[in-house]
Amino acid sequence: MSEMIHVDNVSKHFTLHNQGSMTIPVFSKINFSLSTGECVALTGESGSGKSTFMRMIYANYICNEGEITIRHQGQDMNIVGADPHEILEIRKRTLGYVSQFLRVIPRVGTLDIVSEPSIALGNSKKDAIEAAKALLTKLRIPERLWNLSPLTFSGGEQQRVNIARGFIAEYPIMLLDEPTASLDAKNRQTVLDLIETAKDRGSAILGIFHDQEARDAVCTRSFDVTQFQST
Ligand SMILES: Nc1ncnc2c1ncn2[C@@H]1O[C@H](COP(=O)(O)OP(=O)(O)OP(=O)(O)O)[C@@H](O)[C@H]1O
Repeated sequence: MSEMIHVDNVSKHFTLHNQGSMTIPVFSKINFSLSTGECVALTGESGSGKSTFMRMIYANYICNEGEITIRHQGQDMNIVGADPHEILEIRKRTLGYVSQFLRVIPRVGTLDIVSEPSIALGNSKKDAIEAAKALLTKLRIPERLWNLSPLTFSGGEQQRVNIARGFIAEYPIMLLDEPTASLDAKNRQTVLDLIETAKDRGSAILGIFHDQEARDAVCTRSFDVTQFQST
């Protein structure tokens, strides 16, 4: 196993500039490490900072202190303070993120949305579309929907499109925010199988799973963020 993410003494608070600069403390000096082939569940009660932690690793939120090192193309990169171009490159090749909600450009069809990360990696459009079709079939998205924008799809369909888009590029590191939240039993099992396959090929996975059974099925260990909560 080799280390893919190293979080070193990271602290985070939010400052609410439009509410008298009030400060909301979240973490103090959090330390964490994630290696290839692991699937780690972030745990802690609602509001303890699981999503915040994940967004800091994805560089959506800044850290107030500490370093987050990502293994990218054989090099250790500190994502805290990386320039936007480096962050985009890390996201393109190394760090996948499946959020709970689909955020897409209106009027772009589902096949194009799902195949886009694979094309960005340099695969041919034909191969990427074939891979997208295979994933959408596996995730039971009916073929009649493939050319439509997913914005009008049901919650569960949108989540599955998000998952297909997240898994197509076979990222070395994957961040999963409640990947099974609005799915029925069959689709939930399909997503768990995709996670198992990703683990087997050596992806390092960090997830938030409120679904305890899903967590027990795929996670190799848990990491409780409450232990680093600041007050
Ligand atoms: N953008 C933001 N601006 C201000 N405060 C925020 C922001 N995002 C999160 N917080 C605060 O940080 C704390 C942690 O929130 P976070 O969403 O990370 O928790 P969580 O453990 O993921 O919760 P849940 O399980 O309910 O999704 C909360 O007190 C929340 O209000």
